[in-house]
Amino acid sequence: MLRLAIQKSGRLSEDSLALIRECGISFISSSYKLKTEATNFPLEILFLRDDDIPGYVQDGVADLGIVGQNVLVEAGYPNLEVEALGFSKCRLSLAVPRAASYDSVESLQGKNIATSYPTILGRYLAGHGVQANLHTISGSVEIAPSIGLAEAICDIVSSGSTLLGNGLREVETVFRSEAVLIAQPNLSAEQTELLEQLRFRMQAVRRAKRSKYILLNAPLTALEEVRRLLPGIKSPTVTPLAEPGWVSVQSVVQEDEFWHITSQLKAVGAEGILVLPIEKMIA
Ligand SMILES: Nc1ncnc2c1ncn2[C@@H]1O[C@H](COP(=O)(O)OP(=O)(O)OP(=O)(O)O)[C@@H](O)[C@H]1O
Ligand SMILES: O=P(O)(O)OC[C@H]1O[C@H](OP(=O)(O)OP(=O)(O)O)[C@H](O)[C@@H]1O
Ligand SMILES: [Mg+2]
Repeated sequence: MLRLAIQKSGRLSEDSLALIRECGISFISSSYKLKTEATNFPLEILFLRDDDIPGYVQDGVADLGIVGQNVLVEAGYPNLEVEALGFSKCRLSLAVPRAASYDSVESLQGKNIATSYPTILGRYLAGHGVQANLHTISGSVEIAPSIGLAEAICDIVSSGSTLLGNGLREVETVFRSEAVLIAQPNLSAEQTELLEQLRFRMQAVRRAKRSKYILLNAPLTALEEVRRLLPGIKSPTVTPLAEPGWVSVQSVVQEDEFWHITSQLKAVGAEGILVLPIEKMIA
């Protein structure tokens, strides 16, 4: 049996639950139940505050956890990370009031900075030879300059709308973060085997999300060009169409290359291009 700790409610919760379900693991969850057991995989899920997850995993109270790298590194346990999960991407940034003058990190010398990440920020400032007074607060950090608590802040930024809404401008990126799977250092052989099964499933889900299934029709004369553009996993599937001189081609493309490749496919004569999502992808 493995015990997995995930965030009870917050930015990580929905994607963590969705990932577990996409791995084919079923369980019943309700907002007031803080522990549940999967019905088709030897997994127990604990619902916790995200700040507590690294410590629980380090101590072996939970075997696995899903948490942001920002929280993991701040807690001092970066070595627990086993797999980046690709969601909850954000950055930890320094910001100052929009009208404040700012040239470089050195501008923060001797200033008061409010943050929930004193360890990460302290290391960053020390690396730039800057000494500042860090005020650790646990939330609503962006309010600090407007109430006279600090001249700058360091907090999580994603879209930037919280900074904008509080009259602040981002001046430095201190740390980049995403959700990660973490594991306690002393798993038994059986638990390690279960972890590997889980990672295999998670990788299949992630790979599928990054890929699209593509079908198109092309004149036989363009087939070599189409094959070059759509190498697929091994090679594309090519079947003849009822219309002489035409083939149907099926392959897999990466989401981030998709638009670029599609325009080239059209240029060489491809028609009727269909793109479908892939649910799981096993290399
Ligand atoms: N705006 C955002 N966009 C993307 N990811 C974010 C954003 N804000 C936070 N995160 C990521 O999600 C994690 C959880 O954020 P959340 O705001 O839910 O934390 P919290 O308020 O400390 O939750 P808890 O109540 O569990 O302590 C953060 O540590 C960070 O990794
Ligand atoms: O750049 P943005 O897209 O605006 O996101 C950044 C905000 O998101 C997080 O807070 P959240 O909304 O999770 O609230 P919290 O303070 O309760 O954690 C973070 O602490 C920032 O305040
Ligand atoms: Mg928290």
